Amino acid sequence: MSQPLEELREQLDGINHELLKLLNKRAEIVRSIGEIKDKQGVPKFDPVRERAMLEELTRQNPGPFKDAEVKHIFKEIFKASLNLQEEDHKQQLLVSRKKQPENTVIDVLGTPVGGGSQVMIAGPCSVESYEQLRTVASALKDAGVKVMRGGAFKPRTSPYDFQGLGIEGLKMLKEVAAEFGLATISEIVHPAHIELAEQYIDVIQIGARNMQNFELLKAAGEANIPVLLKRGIAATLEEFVHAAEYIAVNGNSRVMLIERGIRTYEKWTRNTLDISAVPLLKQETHLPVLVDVSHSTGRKDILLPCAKAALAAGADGIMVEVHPEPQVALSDAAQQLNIPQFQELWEGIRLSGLFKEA
Ligand SMILES: C=C(O[C@@H]1C=C(C(=O)O)C=C[C@H]1O)C(=O)O
Repeated sequence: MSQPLEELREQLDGINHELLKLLNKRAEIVRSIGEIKDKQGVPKFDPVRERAMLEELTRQNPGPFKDAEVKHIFKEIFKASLNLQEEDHKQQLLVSRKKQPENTVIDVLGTPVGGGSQVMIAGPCSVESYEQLRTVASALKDAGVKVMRGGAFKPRTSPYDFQGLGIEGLKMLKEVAAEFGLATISEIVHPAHIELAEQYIDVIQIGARNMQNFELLKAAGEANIPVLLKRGIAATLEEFVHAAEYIAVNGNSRVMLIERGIRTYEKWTRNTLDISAVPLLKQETHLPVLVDVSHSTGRKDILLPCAKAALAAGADGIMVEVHPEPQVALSDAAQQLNIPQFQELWEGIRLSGLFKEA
């Protein structure tokens, strides 16, 4: 006579508890293996190992589960194991929100970035002359903007394009910024210039094309000033976060992330502004997250809705390119705003109610 239903279910409950204990015991071993892999710097996923286990399990499978069902069940266990290893890995990242739940707030010459207020960073794509820089700095000062960007070292697609004024450009930034009481951000492209840069600017920018220039990232980690790290033109967010980790793990925790658009098939914009990057980076890291509406769009006519979208998505700041005469700019002429256009954009942003000034 078959056992009563309740008795059979009691047996299942017992087996469920045994399985639960074994699965969690297995999970602890998986975590230990994950730690070993982290130390060895090897990938978590090991398809060879997984395939070998599945072959062994189906060889040993007495049924009644079919081999396909056994494989499906264990593939789910392997997937859960990998997730556990990845979560543990994220927990280890210095930039991870799991490691540090509270926001990192970075002081940029008295302007807090990442602390709940937003920052506007504006300025020319390239520093071209004292006059050009002073004209922009004066307009930014009058507009209440506190942080000015200006490129001195310009990574350009073509070697025949304007490469920037180099150290001279940094000197101009320092002098004009002091004159107008602005903080400055400029891109540094070589590790050897990091220490030098600290004499002239307040924030080192690492450009999109250098997001995985690991020697530059390591050097920026040794800098004593904040770093603004641009997302690579085709970088995944995981790569972006790990690039920031390079800077943090080398000693510099003052890292700001900036979404500047990613390369897609879209032709109506220079890049595609990945708005989803803002909430994801805010969720996964404790770092300030800004959005560069100029480089992401490569246009002038859609900056206000893009800036609003970025702020609504949680961005800690906006970056915009501004030039006295964009039509004769030595770089990025198509996307730079002239001063009246910037003033109009800035007014629109402030009127949106989405921008909380420090
Ligand atoms: C545990 C490991 O890491 C991963 C998880 C596995 C598992 O759950 O058994 C197997 C291989 C890897 O994809 C391992 O490499 O052994």
